[in-house]
Amino acid sequence: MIKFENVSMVYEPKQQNAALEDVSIEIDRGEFAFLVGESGSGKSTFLSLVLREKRSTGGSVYVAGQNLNRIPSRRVPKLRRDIGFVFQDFRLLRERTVFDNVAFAMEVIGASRAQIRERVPDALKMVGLEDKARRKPTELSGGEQQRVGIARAIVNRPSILLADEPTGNLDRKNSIEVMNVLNRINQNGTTVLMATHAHELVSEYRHRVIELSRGQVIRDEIDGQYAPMTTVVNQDGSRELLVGDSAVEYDEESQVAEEKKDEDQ
Ligand SMILES: Nc1ncnc2c1ncn2[C@@H]1O[C@H](COP(=O)(O)OP(=O)(O)OP(=O)(O)O)[C@@H](O)[C@H]1O
Repeated sequence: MIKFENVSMVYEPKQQNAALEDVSIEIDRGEFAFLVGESGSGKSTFLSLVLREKRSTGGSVYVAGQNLNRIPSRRVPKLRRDIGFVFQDFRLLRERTVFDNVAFAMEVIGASRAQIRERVPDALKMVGLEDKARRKPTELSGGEQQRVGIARAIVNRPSILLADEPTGNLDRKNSIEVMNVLNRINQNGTTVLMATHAHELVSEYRHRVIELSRGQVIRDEIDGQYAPMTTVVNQDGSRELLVGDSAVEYDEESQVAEEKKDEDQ
């Protein structure tokens, strides 16, 4: 469904480190995969290549069998109809009702009123908001707003759902509700790729875990427990890979040291 073949992405010609470097990975139809990695590791870049917001500077990106580096720009809107996208900050229209927010995604592709009347309630039901169709986003909790965002992303029945930090603005209870909705959508056959920093959700929901570090895939585990990793540069310049709790402890210690340095200045 999504295939990266030796994909590299360099935003600017003189950029020192590539945003993605020689990434080869395949995500099958119907899979649920988490995309994890520290800030700046390339997760958003990965998602933007799947959406063909940009063309990779090296290698090939295939989505639903199409080579995205080869398709002409006029075919991009059609490609994107098959991909739903969920944003961290929901991006709902505040003045419109829940129903109208979801309907909007159908209006922009020219769906008929009859289709809208049929499909929007189905999408709201899928996210458990059928009884809140007449509310405005401001009258909903953060988790409910995100579920509206998910309904909008799936109402055109895409085969792929991409989510960039969908729980990033939510507390634990709401995050779990959102995860349960994403799981349900996945169980109905939609391929889900979710970029996230939420280690605890990644560990709990036992899906495939693809980890990026400095633009490279450093881990790809099916049904994997998430164990954070970090690279330590020793005084003699040698590098050491720490995994799991020791990596977290190391990162916390460095964070405290950084904060102390800032305070001292
Ligand atoms: N439009 C851009 N122009 C230049 N460099 C960019 C651009 N977008 C991203 N980068 C660089 O590419 C690298 C990867 O960034 P990316 O946003 O993909 O990481 P990320 O893993 O999504 O980070 P985060 O978790 O903070 O969202 C970073 O070094 C970033 O500075």
